[in-house]
Amino acid sequence: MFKFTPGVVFLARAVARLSSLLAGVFLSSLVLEQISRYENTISSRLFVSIGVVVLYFLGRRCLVALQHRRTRAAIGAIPVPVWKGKWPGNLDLMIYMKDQLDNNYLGASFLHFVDKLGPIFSMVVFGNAQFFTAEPAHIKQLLASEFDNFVKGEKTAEALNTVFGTGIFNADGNLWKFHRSMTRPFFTRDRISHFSTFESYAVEAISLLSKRADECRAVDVQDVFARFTMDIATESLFGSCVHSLRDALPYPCSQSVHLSEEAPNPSQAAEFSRAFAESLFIAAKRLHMGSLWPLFEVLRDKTVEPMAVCNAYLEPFVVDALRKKRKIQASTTTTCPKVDEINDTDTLLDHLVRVTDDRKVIKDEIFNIMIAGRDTTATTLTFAVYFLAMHPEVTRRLRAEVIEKVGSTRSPTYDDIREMRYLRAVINETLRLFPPVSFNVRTAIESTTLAPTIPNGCPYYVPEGTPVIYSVFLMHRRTDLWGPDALEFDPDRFLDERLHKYLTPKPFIFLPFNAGPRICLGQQFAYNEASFMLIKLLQSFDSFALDPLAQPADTRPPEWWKGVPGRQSIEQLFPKTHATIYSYGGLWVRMRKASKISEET
Ligand code: HEM
Repeated sequence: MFKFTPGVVFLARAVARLSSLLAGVFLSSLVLEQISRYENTISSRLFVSIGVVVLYFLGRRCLVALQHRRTRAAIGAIPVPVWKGKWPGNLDLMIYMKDQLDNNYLGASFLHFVDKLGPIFSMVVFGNAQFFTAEPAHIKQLLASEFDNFVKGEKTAEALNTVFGTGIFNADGNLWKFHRSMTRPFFTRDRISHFSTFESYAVEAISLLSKRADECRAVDVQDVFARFTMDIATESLFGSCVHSLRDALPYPCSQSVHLSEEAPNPSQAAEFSRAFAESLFIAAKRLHMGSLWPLFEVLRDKTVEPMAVCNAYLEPFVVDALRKKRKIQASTTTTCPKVDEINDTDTLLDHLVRVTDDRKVIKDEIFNIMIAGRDTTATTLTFAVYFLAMHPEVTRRLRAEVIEKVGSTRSPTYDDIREMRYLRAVINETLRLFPPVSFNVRTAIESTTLAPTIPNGCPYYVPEGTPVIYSVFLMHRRTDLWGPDALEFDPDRFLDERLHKYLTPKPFIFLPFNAGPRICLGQQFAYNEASFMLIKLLQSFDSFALDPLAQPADTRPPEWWKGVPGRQSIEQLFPKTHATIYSYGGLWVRMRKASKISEET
């Protein structure tokens, strides 16, 4: 079906609004002319009409600003500090942000402005304001105490629509409540403790890693973990695994001979993974560009091609599930399960086809949960291994805990994982420094205020409709919240006196899974999945070394980062973000296999 591109729709709407105003003014001038019998030429009429329209827009903007100023003064609030650009409409800020996203350390530009303007500031591009905050009190308001007033919003929904569709991530209000209640039953303790699924894919992943270790070559663990979480997600969501772990792994870029010899044509699963990542990347870019994003997609909707690949992959699962449902309905001997009846063996897809026949709704929901479940946990595992490679002393201590509690071959149980305090601390510290969902956004339905950032200060005024971007990534790195060593990787901060000093009194300073009514549904599932994989990994390998030369040169951290203060100077990977954070160019690691005999004797 033919569809106009987002840019064409955006321009058409703007032209339609402008022309209807122009036409209105033009017609009024004609009427006036008739009444007053004063004759005008067409061009002077047009000139006057344009003038009136411009005055109308300026006047309306001034009136709205005046209204907000009055309300702000009446409630004793102050305006949010503005990050000013130099070009008309602050276009330079938009170009600067794009360049920063491509070339600088994640969040570096924001940190610069946090230093200058404080933990909340505003950026106005062509009259559209966006607020930015890394303040726990504000994030608490957005996610919990003022949940009903801060929604994802229409603008966000429009930007994400071609990727997230009508799924849980892109819904607000009653639609979101419907999605949440429909999905929640799949995250009960019994379901998330289905360790046999983790087991089979962990074994497959470890065998791939072992093979590469035997060859004494580096492996991209980011790729392996993305396959691991993808296989688990598809198994638990559709009951049918995509087996992405069965595709050949890429070799380091410096060994292109192996690439051409051994990597076969990408399978449909590999194509899906690529398209999946690309569509998320485009969706995230749209959000970063603010409301003018359609102007960058005038000639084509950039999500069409990758989403066609994703849809082609997912559709057969949905069609198949609907066919099975009809078969059951047609059968006279089988009783149809009720809509609200969920069996222990049901997949999410089984349940969804019972609720609706709408293929798009089902596909969107499945796709949303895949987005939720795949990259977030894969990223956590990737960055955990990065830190293990950077901190051999942490690897040794964690491995000792694994061997002591679980041994060198057995698979962990739910209770083992619950008792492994250092493992949980390593995962939490990874989630603190690299929270998978680093930046997020909420929009105020009604004008409100955000809490003062200094004692006895004034609250900040938030006009209705303003998107507020919040960053847990930057909040998790604030030295005033986490102590002077906030930028260091030190899992003990989740175990020693620092826990009681910083986190216990202010739990909102650590929000990798968000908080409030929209808190991550898969939190416990993710902890179980990541813990399981890390335990299996440490049973099999005892040392990890980064091999940045294995990845393309332009994906490595640039040399100039070394002179910059903060983590940027020591980082051995290039963190970037689409919907979730990732290591640009992968995370190439050489692993040493552990000797089992020595440990068991
Ligand atoms: C370390 C891994 C994970 C992290 C850090 C994480 C983080 C988050 C965050 C920050 C949100 C809120 C997004 C928003 O409101 O804009 C979220 C929502 C959600 N997550 Fe997770 N997540 C993880 C793993 C998972 C897994 C494995 C699943 C499922 C298999 C899952 C399912 C969901 C769902 C369904 C939501 C939507 C909740 C709603 O809107 O009501 N997550 N997650």
